[in-house]
Amino acid sequence: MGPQAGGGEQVTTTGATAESGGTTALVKLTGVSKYYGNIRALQDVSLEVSAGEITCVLGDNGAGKSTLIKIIAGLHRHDAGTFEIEGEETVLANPRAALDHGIATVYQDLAVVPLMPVWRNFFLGSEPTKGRGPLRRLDVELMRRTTRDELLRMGIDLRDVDQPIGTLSGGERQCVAIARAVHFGAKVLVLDEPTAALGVKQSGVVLKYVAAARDAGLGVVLITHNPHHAYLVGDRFVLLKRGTMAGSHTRDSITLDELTRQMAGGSELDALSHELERVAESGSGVTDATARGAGRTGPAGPADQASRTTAPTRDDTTR
Ligand SMILES: Nc1ncnc2c1ncn2[C@@H]1O[C@H](COP(=O)(O)OP(=O)(O)OP(=O)(O)O)[C@@H](O)[C@H]1O
Repeated sequence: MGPQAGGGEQVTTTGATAESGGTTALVKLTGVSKYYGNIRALQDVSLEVSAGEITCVLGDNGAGKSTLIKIIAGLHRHDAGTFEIEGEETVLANPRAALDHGIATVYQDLAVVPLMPVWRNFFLGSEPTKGRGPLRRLDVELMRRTTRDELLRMGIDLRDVDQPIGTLSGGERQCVAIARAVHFGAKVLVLDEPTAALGVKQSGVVLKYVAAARDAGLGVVLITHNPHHAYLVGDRFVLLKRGTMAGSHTRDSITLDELTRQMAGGSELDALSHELERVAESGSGVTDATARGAGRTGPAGPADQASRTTAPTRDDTTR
């Protein structure tokens, strides 16, 4: 069910077609749809990300965020619409093809080997060697040194790159994954809810490195359900709802309050709130306290979760 069909919700697009300094987008999706059998996971979704920019994709559960990531990462093919990489229409055959185009995806579970040292995980699958023939062996010193240097370059000062990566905090592991993608030459970094499992402080740290990747010239696609986190670092915002686009905005065309409101369901939430107030007034089965509580804050959902997150303002942690 599209936004129009779903209770009169309007798709809002503000400033979203603005050219980013006249440069070609690194990744551009136009009118992309994806079906799983007869389940429509995405319909007519468009977004772009350019070098030195963060495009945030916001959506509640089932909105289609993972499906969108899988298309950009080469795991799934889109059924309709176009996918351009640096202006060339492309169909990615597999995740390797995405990597070859400079698209690196950091998934929530990170796919690390917990008992291996940080440096070993940093180079997993791309280990440098030294020596020839029977004397060929892993260049451990180079890996240790490079890992330490690359992390420092991103401003990450780990006590010891020899410690098992499983002993790092969730936030530190995300930071290592971001630094790794930057080191291996990613042009586009796709981050799958990097702050979802983190507390306020660690989320701030991770967002700082997301901004560092943007400042290093990468195009970043940040998937999140938290508008506060998105607004701290985002340049563009694409809102997904049940597989369709509920909004597309540039940073200068939307406030945090409006983004939060749209993410929470906007007019749907207002309508529900009024309905609950009416039920409370007529005293039919809902206690006054319940109705007043629901009327005040709306049902538990992303806005509710977000309102409990008091992240610092963008100016505090980034740029
Ligand atoms: N492999 C699949 N087969 C069938 N339906 C699927 C498949 N993957 C996703 N879907 C459906 O497609 C829709 C979008 O799912 P998707 O996982 O992309 O959403 P999401 O925004 O990532 O949600 P969440 O935040 O809960 O992970 C949902 O209705 C989901 O049930």
